[in-house]
Amino acid sequence: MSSAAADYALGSTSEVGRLRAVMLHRPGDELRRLTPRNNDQLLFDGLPWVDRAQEDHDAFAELLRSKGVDVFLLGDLLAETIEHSGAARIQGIAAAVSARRLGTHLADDLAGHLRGLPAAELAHVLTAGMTFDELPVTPAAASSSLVRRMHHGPEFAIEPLPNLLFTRDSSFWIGPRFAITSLALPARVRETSLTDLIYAHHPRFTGARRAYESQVAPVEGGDVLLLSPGVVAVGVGERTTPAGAEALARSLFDDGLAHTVLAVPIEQARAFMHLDTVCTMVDQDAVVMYPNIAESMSAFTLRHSDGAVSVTGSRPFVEAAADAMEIEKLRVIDTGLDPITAEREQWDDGNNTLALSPGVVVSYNRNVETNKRLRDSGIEVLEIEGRELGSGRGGPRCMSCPLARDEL
Ligand SMILES: NC(=[NH2+])NCCC[C@H](N)C(=O)O
Repeated sequence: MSSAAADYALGSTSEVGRLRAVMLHRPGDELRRLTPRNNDQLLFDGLPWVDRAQEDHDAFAELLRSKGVDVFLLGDLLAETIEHSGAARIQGIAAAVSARRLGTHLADDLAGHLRGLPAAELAHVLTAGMTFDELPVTPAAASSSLVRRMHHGPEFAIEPLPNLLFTRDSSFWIGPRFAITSLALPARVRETSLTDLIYAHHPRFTGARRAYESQVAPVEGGDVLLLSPGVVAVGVGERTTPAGAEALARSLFDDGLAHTVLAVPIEQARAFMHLDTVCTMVDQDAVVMYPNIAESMSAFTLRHSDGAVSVTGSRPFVEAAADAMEIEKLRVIDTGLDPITAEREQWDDGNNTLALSPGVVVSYNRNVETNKRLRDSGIEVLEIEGRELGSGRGGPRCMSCPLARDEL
């Protein structure tokens, strides 16, 4: 980090360079907000047992630490940011307290209350949200707010953010810069207000510069794969839109952070919400890919030369990628699974690996067959328990935002 103690620089130019620092989010009370009535809208397929999810997540963090990775927790960074910066406090509150939902009277009241909270408590509210029952009791507000009278107690005055767990999506690093994404779905939009605060105001990130400032259209980090220095693949489907992919590409070109961007169409379906649910890199020249689509995956190639952007294709993804990466062949680990096992393990994030270095990946233990084939292909697979983490549909890659990787 920029601090004297760390011997690495912030940033990343690949998916597989040795991982030095990562941001995770330890799941907290925001998961306790999930009910059978709101879980669909909040993008969970079930109700995780939160204590166990925390245990599983602690073990994930511990595994990374044992491999020499510095682990930073989003909740801690957020509390420290608010502690450190009055401006961050104000911005965080402004993004969370909606006059559209609460009316100006109650919104002003609540914002005033939040301004006075200790940093850790405010960070908790910003992540776990707040129900009407939990609103501060001020005599004036209770008697004079129609909004308070008419909302049911368990409804949310501030929505919780259970998908913060998936730190991959709300920001990513490319080269020496960080990008704040632009999340597509209402349940997740506010997440970036928190990552934005952290990078803008936490002393650890002082001096770090932004990529992709415009944020005009949806781009989510789970769709962004750094195939090799200068070459980026962007999934386009349920989350990242064509406009988002094009805006990101042009911005990366303008900033000299990429010379080629591959836009990869993916099916607009829950199971494939991001490119990293079907394809992740496991080595400098190798990917693990959902076999049922490996053949058909294609890409448009956007290139930047002499100040102009050209779009060509589409053509098979693996060919377009190999050309852009200037390698003979992009190896696709042949998991050789029958279509049903493949579909089951894709759903359970078998293809969503997090590389710690070339040829060493973290994966959920339940994806027995995929992990076996990875090992047969010479990949070292470090397994974690995903029982209570998986119902949000995200694996080790989704749950991690690399802050620093060594250059290849
Ligand atoms: N990079 C990823 N694949 N992230 C998974 C995100 C899962 C989350 N529940 C969502 O639907 O948004």
